[in-house]
Amino acid sequence: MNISCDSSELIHRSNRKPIPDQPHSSFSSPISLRKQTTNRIMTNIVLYRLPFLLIGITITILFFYTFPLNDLDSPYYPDSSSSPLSSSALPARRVLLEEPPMKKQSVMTRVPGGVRGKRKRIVVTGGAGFVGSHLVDRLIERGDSVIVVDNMFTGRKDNLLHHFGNPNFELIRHDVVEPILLEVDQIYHLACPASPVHYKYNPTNVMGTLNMLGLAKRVGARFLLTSTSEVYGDPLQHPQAETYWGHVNPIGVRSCYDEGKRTAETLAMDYHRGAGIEVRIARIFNTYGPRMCLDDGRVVSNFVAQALRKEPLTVYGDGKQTRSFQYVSDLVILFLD
Ligand SMILES: O=c1ccn([C@@H]2O[C@H](COP(=O)(O)OP(=O)(O)O[C@H]3OC[C@@H](O)[C@H](O)[C@H]3O)[C@@H](O)[C@H]2O)c(=O)[nH]1
Repeated sequence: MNISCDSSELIHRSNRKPIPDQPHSSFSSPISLRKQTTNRIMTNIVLYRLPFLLIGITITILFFYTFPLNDLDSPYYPDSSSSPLSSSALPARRVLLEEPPMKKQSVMTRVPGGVRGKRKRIVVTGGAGFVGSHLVDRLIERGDSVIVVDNMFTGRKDNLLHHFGNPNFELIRHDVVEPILLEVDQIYHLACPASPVHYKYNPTNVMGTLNMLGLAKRVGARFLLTSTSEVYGDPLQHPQAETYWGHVNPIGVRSCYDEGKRTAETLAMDYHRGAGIEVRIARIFNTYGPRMCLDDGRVVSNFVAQALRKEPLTVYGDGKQTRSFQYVSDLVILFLD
């Protein structure tokens, strides 16, 4: 056997001819060796590795489906303003992944105000005050995003405590006599002490209104000015129609307030006519209700406080003066659309 095998090997080498593959031969050429190795690897992959590979791919897909990299609900992006994603990229991703409706809704609420459909970004100056805080309640209830700007002269944090922690609410301590820049859709300008005992110490009407009108012009926001029945002064007409121009003493003790509000109305109308700002003016009469300061000085709070203390009620002057009174919730509802 050994001899015969050696001779065939000799023949092959001398003739330089390829010999056909012999299954039981102990000899293999380099090419067929490579083939065999490749075949063995392929067999291994198919038999053992491929299932593992497929399992790995499935796990990866499931992972990224459950925790998408650009998920805005992730704690890394607590606020849309800190998200590096453009808002236009969001709807496409959400639709592709076909997430449940609740998930889609939570993403929509985080899109910045200018892009959103109905949710408005609103600034309320004087929003920590008596009337302002009730207005803030209605706006938040309506689903708007509210920024309160207040210098806390007569406003109180207590009036807004129930909104702290709400992502749609923000409180900025700021005096509107200094300019402020905010990106908003609407401005409700209430910042001004309204009680005679307070406004003489802080006549902010003209400068505050001018600054907020400037902001309205810059960002194209709708503007509401809360004016007062005092623009009629000591009226010669009862009751006062909106067409009545008033009877005001320009140098009286109340003139910082009544003439200030008259100037504020003039400025608002000038910005409307000159800059095309959408303006609304509300001439507010004597308003009462919860959150009124006990030391407000107005007749209702004075009488209530005196009655609670079982003191006599103080009536100023001859007692023949007349006023129109309204409950605060009846007032703020008129400010809304
Ligand atoms: O203790 C009091 C307080 C007030 N009064 C009188 O009651 C009348 C109402 O006075 P208030 O102090 O309540 O305030 P006024 O109605 O003058 O203006 C108030 O309400 C209307 C808003 O537009 C004004 O911004 C706000 O100052 C006045 O004639 C006042 O002299 C009293 O007789 N006793």
